[in-house]
Amino acid sequence: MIELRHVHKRYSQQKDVLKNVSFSLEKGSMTFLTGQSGAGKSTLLKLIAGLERPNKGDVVVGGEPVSSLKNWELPYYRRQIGVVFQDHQLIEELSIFDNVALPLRVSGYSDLDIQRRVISALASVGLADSAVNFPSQLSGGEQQRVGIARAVVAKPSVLIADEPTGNLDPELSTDIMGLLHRFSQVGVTVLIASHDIALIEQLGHPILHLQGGNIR
Ligand SMILES: Nc1ncnc2c1ncn2[C@@H]1O[C@H](COP(=O)(O)OP(=O)(O)OP(=O)(O)O)[C@@H](O)[C@H]1O
Repeated sequence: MIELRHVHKRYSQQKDVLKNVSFSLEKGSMTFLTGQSGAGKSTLLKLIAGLERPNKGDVVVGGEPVSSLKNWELPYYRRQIGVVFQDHQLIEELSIFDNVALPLRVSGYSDLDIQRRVISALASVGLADSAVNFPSQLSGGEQQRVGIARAVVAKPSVLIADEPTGNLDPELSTDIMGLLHRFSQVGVTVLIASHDIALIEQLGHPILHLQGGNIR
C-alpha cells in the first residue's frame, strides 16, 4: 500500500536527511515511526503526503508513483491522505462541525454529503454531540479527536500522524492510539511518528526506527 524504494532526501545544500530508505506497509496496517529529534520523521511523512519530493528513489502509495506526479496532480493525490498534527490546528472561530467540514468544502462536496460525513466522522471519534461547540470549549484530548475526525472525514486510504499525542498525558495518549488503531482495522493504512517509546512499545505494533538517515 505504501512503498518507499531507495529514497534519498536532502534540503538544499544540507547533508542527506534520508539515505536509501526502503520499506513497505500493507493496507490496513498500523506502524510507528521513531527516531531522535531531527532524524527525519516529519520529512518521511511529508514525502508520503506528497508535500516534499525525494531527490532520488520512489514513493508509491496505492500503486500511485507519488514522487513522479506532476504538481497539478498532487492536490488530487493528497485527498486520499489524512494528516493528524501534534498541534491539531483547529480554527478557533469555527464550530467543531465547520472545522471537520473544511476539507470537504474545499473539495466541493454537496451540503448533504458534508452533513452526513461530518456527523459520521465525529461519531467515529466519540464526539457526535460536540458538533455545535467551539474548539476552546473542548479539552486537549477532545480537540485532538476533532483533528482526527477532520483527517478521516474524506475517507482517506492512508492516515499519517506526526506526534499526535505530543501534548497529551499518558492515559489520553493511549486513547488516541487506540482510536487510530480502529481506523487501521477498517482498512486504513496508518503511520504514526512518535517519540513516546514507552507507549509504542507497550502497544505492540511494528516500529520503524530512523537513525543516521536509514531505517534500523
Ligand atoms: N524545509 C526544510 N528546509 C531545510 N531543512 C529542513 C526542512 N525541514 C526539515 N529540515 C531539516 O531536516 C532534518 C530532519 O527534520 P525532520 O523535521 O524531518 O525531523 P524529525 O525527526 O521530524 O524531528 P522532530 O522530532 O524534532 O520533529 C533536520 O535537520 C531539519 O532541520
